[in-house]
Amino acid sequence: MARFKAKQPSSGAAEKKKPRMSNAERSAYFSRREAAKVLRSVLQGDAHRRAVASIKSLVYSPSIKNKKATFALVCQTLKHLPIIKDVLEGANILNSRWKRQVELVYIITYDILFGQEISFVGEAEKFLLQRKASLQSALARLLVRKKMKRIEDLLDHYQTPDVSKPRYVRVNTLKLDVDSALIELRKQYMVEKDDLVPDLLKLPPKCDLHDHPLVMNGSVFMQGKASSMVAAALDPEPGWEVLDACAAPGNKTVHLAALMRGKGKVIACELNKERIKRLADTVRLSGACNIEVFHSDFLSLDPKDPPYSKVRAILLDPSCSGSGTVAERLDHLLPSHAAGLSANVDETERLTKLASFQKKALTHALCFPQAERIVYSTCSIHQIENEDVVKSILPLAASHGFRLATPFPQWHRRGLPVLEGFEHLLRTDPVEDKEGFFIALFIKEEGSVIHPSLSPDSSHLSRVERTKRKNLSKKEARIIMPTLFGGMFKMFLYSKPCFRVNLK
Ligand SMILES: C[S@@+](CC[C@H](N)C(=O)[O-])C[C@H]1O[C@@H](n2cnc3c(N)ncnc32)[C@H](O)[C@@H]1O
Repeated sequence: MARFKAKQPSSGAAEKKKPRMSNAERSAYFSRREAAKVLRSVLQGDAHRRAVASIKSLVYSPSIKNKKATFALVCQTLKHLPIIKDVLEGANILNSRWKRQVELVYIITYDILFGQEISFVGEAEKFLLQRKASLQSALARLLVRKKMKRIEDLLDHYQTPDVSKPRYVRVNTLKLDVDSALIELRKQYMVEKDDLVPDLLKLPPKCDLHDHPLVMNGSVFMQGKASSMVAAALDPEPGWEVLDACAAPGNKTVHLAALMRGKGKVIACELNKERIKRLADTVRLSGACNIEVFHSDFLSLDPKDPPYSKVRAILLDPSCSGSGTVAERLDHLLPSHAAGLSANVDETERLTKLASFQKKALTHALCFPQAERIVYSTCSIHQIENEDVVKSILPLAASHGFRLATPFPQWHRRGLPVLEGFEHLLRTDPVEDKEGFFIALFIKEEGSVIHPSLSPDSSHLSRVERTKRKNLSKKEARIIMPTLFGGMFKMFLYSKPCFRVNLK
């Protein structure tokens, strides 16, 4: 990492003054480092086949200042990564020091070979710029070896799918009505109302709205169509108590609050303490006053506890493989995708683990005594996470008085025909609809009787597991206050009683 010393007082005419960084230099310097940080995260996650946040959500997290430049750099570097790796290997210029910062080296090499060659301030930049000739001749040798004339031909070699899809924004009706949003957005874009989901607006692909004032002030949320169908499928009534079981980053939580017109209560439960902050930010941005953020393991919530015994609707959108949103997540740019590793043995194991958690979570959701509507959703295309999960809990659901209902009956794409009632299930297709989601809606018939042997409890969990979860949740609750909610945020929580963070 380059260091920039504070300006020293001049000690003589002979001393050369260190040039100050211009704004462009400063911006390029920091964008490259921010991009390297994001790149490290996605590449490490990809290498270990671990689910990490998508490139977009990493770039658009509050810690990244120069979002547009960082995003472009990460995407372009990933797109050129196979070439960059070959070039660096061919040039053989990296010592152990630079190998430890290899993501920064990738970014700078991209800029030197393919990007706009501007402002190479910084030690890593200087190191690579001095070896520009070696990099260029390694690239020339690579072209010869691959029998190609142009870089574009090399890039075609590593083809990327078409990811152009309309941009959707959901109007946050707690802050703005749909017609006003339409008028405002039409000043800049072609906008139309979505024909299926109320409050959803459709814009042309690639509209960059991240800096739009309506997005910045929480009047509209950038949310895909399928994702916006989930809370709408649950359709909670104003005044109900609703549980969002796996809530962060909170897009569906705040959608629920808007559908309930801010009346009643949404309990937003989230296990991951890093993601709690993101959830709380989303809630604050939405202006919703009826959301309680709760840091806990959903599986450890006791449905008989008074805070949950009145819950009428549950939205269960658990961790999943995300396989339906790989294009949106830009996962096609990752090395494992290019190498066709998505269906390897590790992946099968991962899907089995995810499905096991999903079944437990759905089983648990069925135990809430007053729940009459439950939505189970994923952004996965895999049967094992979707129809198989639903099929496995159907008998238990029936014993609790639940049956499958049909969300958005006018939607043509339904579940895979592998269980009775598949036509009630809803799927969106990653190619046709540009994202692959799955939604199942359970509703409890009026007057249905709960079998006494299946009274609401956590009996599907072993005792050890229940105790472990309870202890974990208590421990984490102790951590969250000092670490996450300092300063301004704490003041906000205490000064505005409209949404609370609850610690079990
Ligand atoms: C697919 S994301 C939810 C996305 C969210 N519904 C939205 O639309 O913004 C799943 C979330 O569930 C959380 N999670 C996983 N296991 C959990 C558990 N046992 N209890 C509560 N939250 C959990 C994950 O940390 C993750 O934030």
